[in-house]
Amino acid sequence: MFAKPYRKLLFFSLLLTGFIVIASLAQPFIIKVAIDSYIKMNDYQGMMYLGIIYFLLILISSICTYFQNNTLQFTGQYVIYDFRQAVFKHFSVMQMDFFRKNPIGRLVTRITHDVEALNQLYSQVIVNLVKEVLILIGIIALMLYMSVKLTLICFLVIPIIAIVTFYFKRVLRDTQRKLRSILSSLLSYLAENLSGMSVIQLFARERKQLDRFNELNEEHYRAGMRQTVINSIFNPSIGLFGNISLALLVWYGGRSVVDETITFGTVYAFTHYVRQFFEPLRGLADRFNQIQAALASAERIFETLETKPTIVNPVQPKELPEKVKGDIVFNHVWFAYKNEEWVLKDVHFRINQGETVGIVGATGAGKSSIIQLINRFYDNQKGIISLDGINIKNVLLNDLRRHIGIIQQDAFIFSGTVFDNIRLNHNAVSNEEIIKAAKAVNIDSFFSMLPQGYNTMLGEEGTVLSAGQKQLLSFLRAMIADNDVLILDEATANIDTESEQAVQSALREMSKNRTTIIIAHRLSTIQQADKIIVLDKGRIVEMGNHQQLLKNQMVYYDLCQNQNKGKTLKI
Ligand SMILES: Nc1ncnc2c1ncn2[C@@H]1O[C@H](COP(=O)(O)OP(=O)(O)OP(=O)(O)O)[C@@H](O)[C@H]1O
Repeated sequence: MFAKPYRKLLFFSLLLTGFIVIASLAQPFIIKVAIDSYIKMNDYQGMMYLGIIYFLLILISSICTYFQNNTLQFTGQYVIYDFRQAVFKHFSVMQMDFFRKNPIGRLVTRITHDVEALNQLYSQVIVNLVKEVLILIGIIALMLYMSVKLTLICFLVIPIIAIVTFYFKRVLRDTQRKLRSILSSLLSYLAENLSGMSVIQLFARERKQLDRFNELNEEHYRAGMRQTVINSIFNPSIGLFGNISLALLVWYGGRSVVDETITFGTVYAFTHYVRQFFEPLRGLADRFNQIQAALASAERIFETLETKPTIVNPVQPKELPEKVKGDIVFNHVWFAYKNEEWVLKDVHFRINQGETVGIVGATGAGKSSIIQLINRFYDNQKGIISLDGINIKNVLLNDLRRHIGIIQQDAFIFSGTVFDNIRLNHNAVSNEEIIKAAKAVNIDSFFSMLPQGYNTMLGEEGTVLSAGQKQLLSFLRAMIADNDVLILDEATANIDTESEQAVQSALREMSKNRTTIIIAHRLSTIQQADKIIVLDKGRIVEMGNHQQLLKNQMVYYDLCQNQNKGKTLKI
């Protein structure tokens, strides 16, 4: 499917290749004719015509080469652009599970290295391959036409070259394969270590990590050196055989000229063709590796593109209204990330329009998994989840997600200003509206005190926000998006009391008349909630408001007691 748009360009390049090959093959032959037919006869006019033909050939060949180079470069750029676009677009519709299974380093390699290798295939390998084969065939045909004997003499060394080439290239191929595999490990290791650098430093593992890196780096170095050494032996040996061939030619050809069995022009043309012959031969041996590498990359890219997303839009989607009420029902939902290792077991609850619901439970109980399901980051295996009475699997993903706002524990910050980060893709929202929203929930001061206020650059090279500031920013994102359902994944990290209070009051403000789900780590956050769902090992073990649950003196009561050690619980 991808080759189609490039077919015309490729065909044009091949056409030009034909002209270039003919021109380069014809040049020595024209000189031969000049020597044998015109110089000998002192035919000035004939020589002039030949000179003009020679000049035109060089001119046409140069023009063709110019257009061919450009066409190939364009093709290459199209290939890179299209494939990068396609791969990135594909990544953006993949489910979260895909990113968990594929290390980031590997995915980055797809978009960079593999796409580059494909570019090589289209912009270099195919055309050069055709060119080299045509030149070889052309040379052999011309040589045979001029003198069969001389051709056979020149080609005495060909079988040896074939064996040497075959042997070297096999060794080289193995080395290159090893080199690629080490490079891939090196990249994955690098990506993992760079993102986990804080943990490495915290646990003083720098030495250990460095040792492993050195090991991989050294392996890569050794494989790279091996490749260089092999190449440095291979290339001169082919050159050597080329020269042997030339020596044979001078010896036998010279004698034949003296004997007048072969013309001087023929020997002259042969010396050119022999030299010309070994160039494409060397190139051809490389093509094999390039094709292999490109095919391996193409295979990886297509494999990636063919990996179908598992979370997909329904064939006949139902439309959610512009504004949903926010009734959420989990109807006997079972969910496992893997096989039948159930993380949620027969979870059954209803959240009514405008309610604030807290979800609590020990770590690993399945709280976050519930959120992943509401958003359809994952699909449940059994049971039905519905929003306003519509099964969420029957709704377009975008339609569903635009109604649900999530305030995450650790909001992801993109490179850009505070304004950009709050606005995200709601381009119609003005700066003034953002400031107004921040003022409405009393968190404006947190942003206006940054070095350039809301215009402060964040991200890789910008200011780093604190955990509290990030959460407040996440709040504003949700406010601007104005989703009908709000989910708060409460921060486990301790944010300072001032930010905490700001978060709490902002939350109270935002949850008014809006279905709100809070994953609570600090139980104090949800004391006022209409309903609290208590999860234990994936099952709902209790449900009710704070007072009712305390009275039950069961799991929730224990959780509260654990969190309030030393304090007396008010029932
Ligand atoms: N992406 C995932 N792939 C496989 N298993 C996962 C994944 N995410 C979570 N789990 C597993 O699912 C179970 C529930 O995890 P979940 O994150 O829902 O718990 P939680 O109650 O939110 O925990 P915490 O309070 O620590 O955030 C855990 O046993 C966890 O190991």
